[in-house]
Amino acid sequence: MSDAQKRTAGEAAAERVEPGMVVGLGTGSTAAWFVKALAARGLKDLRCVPTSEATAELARELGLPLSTLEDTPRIDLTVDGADEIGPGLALIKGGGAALLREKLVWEASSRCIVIADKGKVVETLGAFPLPIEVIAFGHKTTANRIADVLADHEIAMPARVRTAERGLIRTDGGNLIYDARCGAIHDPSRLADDLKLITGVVEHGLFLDLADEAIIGTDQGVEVLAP
Ligand SMILES: O=C[C@H](O)[C@H](O)[C@H](O)COP(=O)(O)O
Repeated sequence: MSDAQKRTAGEAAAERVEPGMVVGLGTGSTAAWFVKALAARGLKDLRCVPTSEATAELARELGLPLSTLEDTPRIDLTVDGADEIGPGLALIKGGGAALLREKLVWEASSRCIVIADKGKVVETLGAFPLPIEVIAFGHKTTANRIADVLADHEIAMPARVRTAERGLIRTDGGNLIYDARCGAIHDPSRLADDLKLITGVVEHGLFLDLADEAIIGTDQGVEVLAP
């Protein structure tokens, strides 16, 4: 993990933004570099839709004009980080528990750019635990059903609820996160579909067919990847 590489990627993505755009602001340490670089450009007539309370707070501090998905349901460009970038720009996201709002904003966007340091690019998704957002009510029952789906995908380890020192982590939407240590996800599309069918699962961190481009920060500059 290289903060310099994250910064390089974030700054390069900020150059893709044009005055007057509606911009989706991602969440996490890489997206924060983008938000800072975007604010530094001082572009006119931007409207920015944040994907988390944390990003909203950062953007507000930096003086970026904020909007919501309700007020601006069509977004021109979203720039966001990822936990893993696999073949075809299939992604795992949600390490920062923002996957639900992120996916809503990504899906409302004409164009999505994922930004990351080089270490996030993988041959096969799944070394990073897959975050699954779950309604708190009856979450242990939901976890059993998640375990059944994972077993069907030859993933033996049940997902574990995410905790912090003060107890269970809550998302901005008040839900819980289960992390599935998949090891390797051989059929991301089927796993995505199967997880979505579970009552109690709100969303999962597989972002498939959503990224239009990846800007990868390296020590030498940026690499641009297409799906
Ligand atoms: O929920 C958080 C997001 O999906 C982040 O974009 C992702 O976890 C990557 O974060 P970072 O840039 O801090 O590695």
